[in-house]
Amino acid sequence: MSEAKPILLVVACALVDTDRRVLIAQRPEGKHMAGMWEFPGGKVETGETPEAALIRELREELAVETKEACLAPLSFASHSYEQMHLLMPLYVCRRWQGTPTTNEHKALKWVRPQALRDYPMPPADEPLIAALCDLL
Ligand SMILES: Nc1nc2c([nH]c(=O)n2[C@H]2C[C@H](O)[C@@H](COP(=O)(O)OP(=O)(O)OP(=O)(O)O)O2)c(=O)[nH]1
Repeated sequence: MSEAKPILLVVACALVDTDRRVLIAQRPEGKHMAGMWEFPGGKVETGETPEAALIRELREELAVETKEACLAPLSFASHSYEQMHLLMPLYVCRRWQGTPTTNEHKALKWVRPQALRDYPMPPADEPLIAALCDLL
């Protein structure tokens, strides 16, 4: 039996605009998987609900404000990386305030769901693309 890995709970969000495009964000240099395109989000802190964590992360990373009623669960990723097992619920958000800015990422891009495969994304994210293509 392989050694148990810690489970890391990360929440992520597909912001969807009125043209049904999804916002992806490029991970900065110096981080694990630098240069890859991800859904905005981050780790759920102790005592936080996933929704509160996501609202906080969207504010910190993108300077975007949203609320719990605007977050719809879509799917989740469950993927083993070398150091940990990632469990990552993906929410869809169509209503927010503010224009996304690159507070923590290298770049941001609005992409049609079918075009997400043209961008290198973390391996955990691959199954989530199909869910977005089905939805949008
Ligand atoms: N936000 C986000 N994280 C993802 C995605 N796919 C994926 O494998 N991850 C991984 C990368 C990280 O290991 C973890 C997210 O943690 P994080 O964003 O809070 O942390 P980080 O690695 O950027 O670095 P740090 O904050 O610990 O310095 O989840 C995704 O689509 N969005």
